[in-house]
Amino acid sequence: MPALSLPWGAMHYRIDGPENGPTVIFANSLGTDLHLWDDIVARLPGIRAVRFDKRGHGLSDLGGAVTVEGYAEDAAALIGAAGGAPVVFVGLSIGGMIGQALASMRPDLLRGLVLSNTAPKMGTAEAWAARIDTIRKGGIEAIADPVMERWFAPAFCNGPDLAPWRNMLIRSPLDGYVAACEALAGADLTANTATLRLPVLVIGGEDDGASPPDLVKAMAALIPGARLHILPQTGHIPPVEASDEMAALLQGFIAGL
Ligand SMILES: O=C(O)CCC(=O)CC(=O)O
Repeated sequence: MPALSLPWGAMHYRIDGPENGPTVIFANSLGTDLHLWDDIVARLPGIRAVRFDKRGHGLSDLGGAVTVEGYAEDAAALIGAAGGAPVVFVGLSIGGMIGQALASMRPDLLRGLVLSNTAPKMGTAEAWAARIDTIRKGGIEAIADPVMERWFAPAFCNGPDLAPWRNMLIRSPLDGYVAACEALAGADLTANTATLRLPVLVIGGEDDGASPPDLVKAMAALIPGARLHILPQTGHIPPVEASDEMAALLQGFIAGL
């Protein structure tokens, strides 16, 4: 369990796959840790997969307040430490916002970008403040059921495989979750994302209640040449719910770079 020592504390990461494979960095969504990508990494044995727990999530320290750009600086430091630049960056939701910020701040580090179930701006400051208020009073459990309905299409949400992911959410460190909500409330990457000029694959989910298809399509339209794929009967978290389909999309994108 390696950790990168950064000014705010320790950032947990792991590397899987062959040393000579293409380096692919994976960035998680809100309230998840690097196990989000287990089924994807298992399906792509040829890549060198670098995963990390962003500040305040999983086994990483929090440190204090953070912005999406701050998370992106952490990802840049990890790319420096892990080597392999320029890398392919795959980010889901807030992880995709980290990817958008990183691609505009440090285009030299990336050769391809996958933006999954994300947008340049997600939610409103008022909605994030209300969510923070709810969980400060009742814990993350208080929001878990509606979050699951945004994360997963009905068949998965009502099935036997939901429990581990619900547990991952409700066991997230509360202060880390709140810090990420505050980062989301303050982030609008629209102008930066419109300047991106690299190969981009955009993935959405037909049943995504957190970043609905129209939001994802609008982001794709900002980026010249971006490829767009909306997965049917899939919610906000395709690496869990549609891992075969998402792995195939990633495989094709990486092979074409
Ligand atoms: O998943 C994210 O990173 C942020 C978007 C969101 O609000 C997801 C959720 O429904 O909790």
